[in-house]
Amino acid sequence: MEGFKAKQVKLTEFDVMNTLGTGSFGRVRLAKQKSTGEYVALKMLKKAEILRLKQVDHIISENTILSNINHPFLIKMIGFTQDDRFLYFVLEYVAGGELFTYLRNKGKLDNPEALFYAAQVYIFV
Ligand SMILES: Nc1ncnc2c1ncn2[C@@H]1O[C@H](COP(=O)(O)OP(=O)(O)OP(=O)(O)O)[C@@H](O)[C@H]1O
Repeated sequence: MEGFKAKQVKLTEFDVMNTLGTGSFGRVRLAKQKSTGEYVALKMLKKAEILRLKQVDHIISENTILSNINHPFLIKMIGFTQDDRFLYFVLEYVAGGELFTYLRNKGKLDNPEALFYAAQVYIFV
């Protein structure tokens, strides 16, 4: 878990592509790091919306925790930046979509699968 820290990046380091999903404060776009060709998820958080929903402390915590953590079960934050309107979190790109969507399509998980996902949550409680 040690030895990793997200760093400040520039948006010009990335080619920003299609939208992967939307959250409470804005959208998450697929992006490609120009220097490495690596795909990342660029989470764009609208500053005005963070203020309106009084979520400043929570967003600071999300940034602090994600940028200091390095664990295979948690999305790694590679970098962050901001401009006048948005905060940007550059995150490890995790393909496959949301567990909720998977569960809705599948109907129910079998026991080994349920154990696998529950264990990932339980480890951090
Ligand atoms: N690292 C990622 N890799 C791939 N897709 C992602 C990634 N992060 C987010 N997404 C997609 O973007 C959607 C929105 O993510 P986001 O983190 O903004 O919202 P949330 O966590 O669902 O809700 P909230 O905004 O309330 O925190 C997710 O539901 C997912 O589909």
